[in-house]
Amino acid sequence: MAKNVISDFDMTLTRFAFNGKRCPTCHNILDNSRLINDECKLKELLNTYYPIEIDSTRSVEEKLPLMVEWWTKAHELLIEQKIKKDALALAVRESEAMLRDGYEFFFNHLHEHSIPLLIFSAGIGDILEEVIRQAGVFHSNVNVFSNYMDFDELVEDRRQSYLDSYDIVLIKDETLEVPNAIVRFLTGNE
Ligand SMILES: Nc1ccn([C@@H]2O[C@H](COP(=O)(O)O)[C@@H](O)[C@H]2O)c(=O)n1
Repeated sequence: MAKNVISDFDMTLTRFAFNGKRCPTCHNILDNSRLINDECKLKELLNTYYPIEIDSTRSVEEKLPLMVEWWTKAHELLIEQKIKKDALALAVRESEAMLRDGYEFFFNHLHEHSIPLLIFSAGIGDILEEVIRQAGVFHSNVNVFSNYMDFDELVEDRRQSYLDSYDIVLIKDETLEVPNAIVRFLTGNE
Protein backbone atom coordinates (compact mmCIF):
# COMPACT_ATOMS: atom_id res chain seq x y z
CA MET A 1 0.00 0.00 0.00
CA ALA A 2 1.37 3.43 -0.99
CA LYS A 3 1.90 5.70 2.00
CA ASN A 4 2.07 9.49 2.12
CA VAL A 5 2.22 11.87 5.03
CA ILE A 6 0.29 15.11 4.56
CA SER A 7 0.85 18.09 6.80
CA ASP A 8 0.45 21.80 6.95
CA PHE A 9 3.37 23.89 8.13
CA ASP A 10 3.00 26.98 10.27
CA MET A 11 2.32 26.05 13.87
CA THR A 12 2.02 22.39 12.90
CA LEU A 13 5.56 21.46 11.89
CA THR A 14 6.87 24.68 13.43
CA ARG A 15 6.48 25.56 17.09
CA PHE A 16 3.62 27.78 18.22
CA ALA A 17 5.71 29.28 21.03
CA PHE A 18 9.10 28.98 22.69
CA ASN A 19 9.87 30.13 26.24
CA GLY A 20 6.43 31.73 26.40
CA LYS A 21 6.93 33.78 23.25
CA ARG A 22 5.02 33.25 20.00
CA CYS A 23 7.11 31.85 17.16
CA PRO A 24 6.71 33.44 13.73
CA THR A 25 4.77 32.07 10.76
CA CYS A 26 6.34 32.35 7.29
CA HIS A 27 4.65 35.72 6.81
CA ASN A 28 5.79 36.89 10.24
CA ILE A 29 9.40 35.95 9.42
CA LEU A 30 9.35 38.45 6.57
CA ASP A 31 7.35 40.98 8.54
CA ASN A 32 9.81 40.94 11.44
CA SER A 33 12.83 41.08 9.15
CA ARG A 34 14.86 43.98 7.83
CA LEU A 35 13.44 43.29 4.37
CA ILE A 36 10.15 44.94 5.22
CA ASN A 37 9.84 48.63 5.98
CA ASP A 38 7.82 50.00 8.89
CA GLU A 39 5.02 51.24 6.65
CA CYS A 40 4.17 47.75 5.50
CA LYS A 41 0.90 46.79 7.19
CA LEU A 42 1.24 43.00 7.35
CA LYS A 43 0.79 43.00 11.14
CA GLU A 44 -2.51 44.87 10.85
CA LEU A 45 -3.72 42.19 8.46
CA LEU A 46 -2.64 39.49 10.91
CA ASN A 47 -4.50 41.22 13.74
CA THR A 48 -7.62 41.45 11.59
CA TYR A 49 -7.70 38.04 9.97
CA TYR A 50 -6.01 35.65 12.44
CA PRO A 51 -8.89 35.94 14.95
CA ILE A 52 -11.23 35.02 12.06
CA GLU A 53 -9.05 32.01 11.14
CA ILE A 54 -9.26 30.57 14.64
CA ASP A 55 -12.88 31.57 15.31
CA SER A 56 -14.65 28.26 15.92
CA THR A 57 -18.08 29.88 15.65
CA ARG A 58 -17.59 30.60 11.92
CA SER A 59 -18.00 27.98 9.22
CA VAL A 60 -15.29 27.05 6.73
CA GLU A 61 -17.46 28.51 3.95
CA GLU A 62 -17.59 31.82 5.79
CA LYS A 63 -13.86 31.85 6.50
CA LEU A 64 -12.57 30.77 3.10
CA PRO A 65 -13.13 34.02 1.13
CA LEU A 66 -11.77 36.01 4.06
CA MET A 67 -8.61 33.90 4.17
CA VAL A 68 -8.14 34.40 0.41
CA GLU A 69 -8.68 38.13 0.97
CA TRP A 70 -5.98 38.00 3.70
CA TRP A 71 -3.27 36.41 1.65
CA THR A 72 -4.17 38.46 -1.45
CA LYS A 73 -3.74 41.70 0.50
CA ALA A 74 -0.59 40.40 2.20
CA HIS A 75 0.97 39.40 -1.09
CA GLU A 76 0.16 42.78 -2.64
CA LEU A 77 1.98 44.42 0.26
CA LEU A 78 4.95 42.08 -0.13
CA ILE A 79 5.24 42.83 -3.85
CA GLU A 80 5.61 46.54 -2.98
CA GLN A 81 8.60 45.68 -0.79
CA LYS A 82 10.70 44.49 -3.75
CA ILE A 83 12.34 41.73 -1.75
CA LYS A 84 15.45 40.11 -3.21
CA LYS A 85 15.56 36.33 -3.36
CA ASP A 86 19.08 36.19 -1.91
CA ALA A 87 17.94 37.99 1.24
CA LEU A 88 15.41 35.34 2.28
CA ALA A 89 17.96 32.94 3.79
CA LEU A 90 19.25 35.67 6.11
CA ALA A 91 15.72 36.65 7.15
CA VAL A 92 15.05 33.04 8.13
CA ARG A 93 18.41 32.67 9.91
CA GLU A 94 17.76 35.80 11.95
CA SER A 95 14.21 34.77 12.81
CA GLU A 96 12.90 32.85 15.78
CA ALA A 97 11.16 30.25 13.65
CA MET A 98 11.83 26.68 14.71
CA LEU A 99 10.58 23.25 13.87
CA ARG A 100 8.95 21.30 16.68
CA ASP A 101 11.08 19.15 18.96
CA GLY A 102 11.55 15.74 17.39
CA TYR A 103 11.64 17.12 13.86
CA GLU A 104 14.88 15.26 13.03
CA PHE A 105 13.26 11.87 13.59
CA PHE A 106 10.10 12.91 11.74
CA PHE A 107 11.83 14.16 8.59
CA ASN A 108 14.74 11.68 8.58
CA HIS A 109 12.61 8.63 9.26
CA LEU A 110 10.15 9.42 6.47
CA HIS A 111 13.09 9.98 4.14
CA GLU A 112 14.80 6.73 5.13
CA HIS A 113 11.55 4.87 4.45
CA SER A 114 10.99 6.70 1.16
CA ILE A 115 7.62 7.99 2.36
CA PRO A 116 6.64 11.24 0.61
CA LEU A 117 5.94 14.14 2.94
CA LEU A 118 3.45 16.51 1.31
CA ILE A 119 3.33 19.91 2.97
CA PHE A 120 0.35 22.11 2.09
CA SER A 121 0.65 25.62 3.39
CA ALA A 122 -1.04 29.00 3.15
CA GLY A 123 2.34 30.44 4.09
CA ILE A 124 5.17 31.37 1.72
CA GLY A 125 6.86 28.42 0.02
CA ASP A 126 10.26 30.08 -0.37
CA ILE A 127 10.41 30.85 3.36
CA LEU A 128 8.99 27.51 4.41
CA GLU A 129 11.58 25.62 2.34
CA GLU A 130 14.35 27.74 3.80
CA VAL A 131 13.25 26.95 7.38
CA ILE A 132 13.39 23.23 6.61
CA ARG A 133 16.65 23.57 4.66
CA GLN A 134 18.38 25.46 7.49
CA ALA A 135 17.26 22.71 9.89
CA GLY A 136 19.09 20.27 7.59
CA VAL A 137 16.05 18.11 6.80
CA PHE A 138 14.90 19.28 3.37
CA HIS A 139 15.16 15.80 1.90
CA SER A 140 14.12 14.69 -1.57
CA ASN A 141 10.85 13.16 -0.28
CA VAL A 142 9.58 16.59 0.85
CA ASN A 143 7.09 18.20 -1.55
CA VAL A 144 5.75 21.65 -0.79
CA PHE A 145 2.43 23.01 -2.10
CA SER A 146 2.30 26.67 -1.25
CA ASN A 147 2.46 30.23 -2.56
CA TYR A 148 5.85 31.03 -4.03
CA MET A 149 7.30 34.45 -4.61
CA ASP A 150 8.01 35.35 -8.22
CA PHE A 151 11.20 37.36 -8.38
CA ASP A 152 11.84 39.83 -11.18
CA GLU A 153 14.87 38.04 -12.46
CA LEU A 154 15.49 37.43 -16.11
CA VAL A 155 14.11 34.08 -17.23
CA GLU A 156 17.50 33.40 -18.79
CA ASP A 157 19.12 33.66 -15.34
CA ARG A 158 16.82 30.98 -14.01
CA ARG A 159 16.72 28.66 -16.98
CA GLN A 160 19.76 26.58 -16.00
CA SER A 161 18.69 26.10 -12.40
CA TYR A 162 15.26 24.91 -13.62
CA LEU A 163 16.89 22.55 -16.11
CA ASP A 164 19.10 21.16 -13.32
CA SER A 165 16.19 20.70 -10.92
CA TYR A 166 13.31 19.34 -12.99
CA ASP A 167 12.80 16.52 -15.52
CA ILE A 168 10.60 18.70 -17.71
CA VAL A 169 10.91 22.45 -18.16
CA LEU A 170 8.33 24.23 -20.30
CA ILE A 171 9.44 27.47 -21.89
CA LYS A 172 6.96 29.84 -23.54
CA ASP A 173 4.22 27.24 -23.29
CA GLU A 174 0.98 28.75 -22.04
CA THR A 175 -0.95 25.48 -22.38
CA LEU A 176 -1.47 22.46 -20.15
CA GLU A 177 -0.79 20.07 -23.01
CA VAL A 178 2.27 18.47 -21.45
CA PRO A 179 0.79 18.12 -17.95
CA ASN A 180 -2.42 16.76 -19.53
CA ALA A 181 -0.44 14.17 -21.50
CA ILE A 182 1.19 13.09 -18.22
CA VAL A 183 -2.19 12.94 -16.47
CA ARG A 184 -3.58 10.82 -19.35
CA PHE A 185 -0.57 8.52 -19.13
CA LEU A 186 -1.00 8.16 -15.35
CA THR A 187 -4.67 7.28 -15.71
CA GLY A 188 -4.06 4.81 -18.56
CA ASN A 189 -5.57 7.20 -21.15
CA GLU A 190 -9.08 6.83 -19.71
N1 LIG B 1 -0.90 36.79 5.17
C1 LIG B 1 -0.87 35.73 6.00
C2 LIG B 1 -1.52 34.54 5.67
C3 LIG B 1 -1.46 33.49 6.56
N2 LIG B 1 -0.76 33.63 7.71
C4 LIG B 1 -0.69 32.52 8.68
O1 LIG B 1 0.09 31.52 8.08
C5 LIG B 1 -0.49 30.28 8.39
C6 LIG B 1 -0.16 29.28 7.31
O2 LIG B 1 -0.42 28.07 7.90
P1 LIG B 1 -0.24 26.65 7.20
O3 LIG B 1 -0.74 25.74 8.28
O4 LIG B 1 -1.13 26.64 5.99
O5 LIG B 1 1.20 26.45 6.92
C7 LIG B 1 -1.99 30.53 8.49
O6 LIG B 1 -2.58 29.61 9.35
C8 LIG B 1 -2.04 31.96 9.01
O7 LIG B 1 -2.23 31.97 10.41
C9 LIG B 1 -0.11 34.79 8.01
O8 LIG B 1 0.53 34.91 9.08
N3 LIG B 1 -0.18 35.85 7.14
